[in-house]
Amino acid sequence: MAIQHSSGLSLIFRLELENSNTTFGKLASIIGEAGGDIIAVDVISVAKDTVIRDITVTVLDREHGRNLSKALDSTPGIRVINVSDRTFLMHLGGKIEVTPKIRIKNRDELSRVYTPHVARVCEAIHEDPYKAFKLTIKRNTVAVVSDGTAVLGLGDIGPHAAMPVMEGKAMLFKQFGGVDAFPICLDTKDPDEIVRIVKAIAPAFGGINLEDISSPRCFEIEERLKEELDIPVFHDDQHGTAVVLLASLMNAAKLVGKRLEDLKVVVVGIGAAGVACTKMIMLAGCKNVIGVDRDGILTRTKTYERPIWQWYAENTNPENIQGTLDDAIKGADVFIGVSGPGVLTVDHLKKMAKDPIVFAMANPVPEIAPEVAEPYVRVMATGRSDYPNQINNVLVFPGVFKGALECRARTINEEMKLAAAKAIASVVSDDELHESYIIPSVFNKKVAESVAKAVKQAAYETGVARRGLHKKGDSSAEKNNF
Ligand SMILES: NC(=O)c1ccc[n+]([C@@H]2O[C@H](COP(=O)([O-])OP(=O)(O)OC[C@H]3O[C@@H](n4cnc5c(N)ncnc54)[C@H](O)[C@@H]3O)[C@@H](O)[C@H]2O)c1
Ligand SMILES: O=C(O)C[C@H](O)C(=O)O
Ligand SMILES: [Mg+2]
Repeated sequence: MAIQHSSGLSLIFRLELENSNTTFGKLASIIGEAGGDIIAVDVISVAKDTVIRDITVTVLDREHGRNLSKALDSTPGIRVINVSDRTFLMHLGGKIEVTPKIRIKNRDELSRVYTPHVARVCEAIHEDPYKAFKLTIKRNTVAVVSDGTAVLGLGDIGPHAAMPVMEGKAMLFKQFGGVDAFPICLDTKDPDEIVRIVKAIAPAFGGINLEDISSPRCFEIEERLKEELDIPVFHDDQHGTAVVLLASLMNAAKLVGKRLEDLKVVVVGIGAAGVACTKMIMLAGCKNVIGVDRDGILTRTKTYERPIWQWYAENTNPENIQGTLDDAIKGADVFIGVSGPGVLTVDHLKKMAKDPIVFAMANPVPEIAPEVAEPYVRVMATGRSDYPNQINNVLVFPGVFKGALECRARTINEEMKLAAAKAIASVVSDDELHESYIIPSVFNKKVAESVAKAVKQAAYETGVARRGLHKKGDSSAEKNNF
């Protein structure tokens, strides 16, 4: 399996070049000698003696970029005007905006979308709150709610710093699921306050996607909101991750010819994602799952303060193995990492069973670099967009919410999640299944569509869908628009 890494740090150097002193060849060789890779060249302006060019260069990291900038600036005939990071440029001013669906052209239209006629629509919803699903953005809008306490694997970086991820999630909801999503980052870590705020904003939304809220608070917050709200509440890091992980495991196990029931699976990082992934793969048939966190293997010979770890210890690790990852990994068929960078070493890989499956899903830096793991594993996957086999919840949340909103589901239950996992797995046909293709790309249009369809069907089958179920004479009948 050859692992291709598709992107490094991409910098744009705006340079003033003296015509008499600097040829493009000279410039290219300075950049090449410094280890940079030119990927684009633009002319910005031309004067009598100078030309201003933007040179886009891939570098290894920021330090490498700084050194290259120094090398260019110290060359006679070249002046570095500025250096920008393409990723930062894509974030200037934020990544999303609100766009009205109708352009108001005259006073008559103004009086309909706004006062006075809007009042009739308000009254209709007041009479029958279910009409909010038809006459407001509630129909197709999700709140992406975070408190910034477990942002990717960066930890508690706070609500302002969480915004770029939440804006990114909103973009993905729209592009892949056609769902409008709005980022809401809360300046509180208090579960009671988070529950109260989310309940208070819920009238505007058809669903709540909780994101990057650290464990164990995330479990209580989600449970309470699910109980108290009649719209789907879905903690993405738990359930989105668990669904895509199960889809990947089903396909990887098929590829290596092993059954889920027979796998020895080691999960590292027993937080939001680790707990949910464990529950999901056990629901699908896995029997031998061992959890490892910072203090080692979770075992039923110990007692834990966190109720979820106590549950975990009592329901996993059937052979009651003790110790650290070094002990757990012996003979394991599968490693699932949802912890942090550098947790897994080549020594660990060498102790695994034949045809090891390694899912190093910590973001942005996985538990082991695919390039390092490659010679020792049969199937390798990460959560990142720039390696093959991206196991990331982006394959799940757009389609799951699309399906749930389309049928106005009250909740997202286990059956809907299982259906979503099977739908994702089935996008990869038996002929296509390969070490570098166990999971489809998010750009594969079939993904969100198949997930939405499967989720909708499961919602109707389990009685949680509301759309189209209203009886004759019911004031909230679907056909009434007023
Ligand atoms: N690929 C995906 O789709 C995806 C989805 C969700 C989370 N993640 C990644 O998984 C990681 C965890 O996310 P979460 O939301 O579950 O966070 P979390 O804070 O709820 O849980 C993280 C857990 O990992 C443990 N941990 C951290 N470093 C460890 C180490 N070196 N050894 C053992 N345990 C360690 C922590 O103690 C904690 O229990 C993050 O890196 C996140 O980016 C990836
Ligand atoms: O945001 C991602 O890329 C996946 C996941 O939600 C994470 O927290 O890492
Ligand atoms: Mg997340």
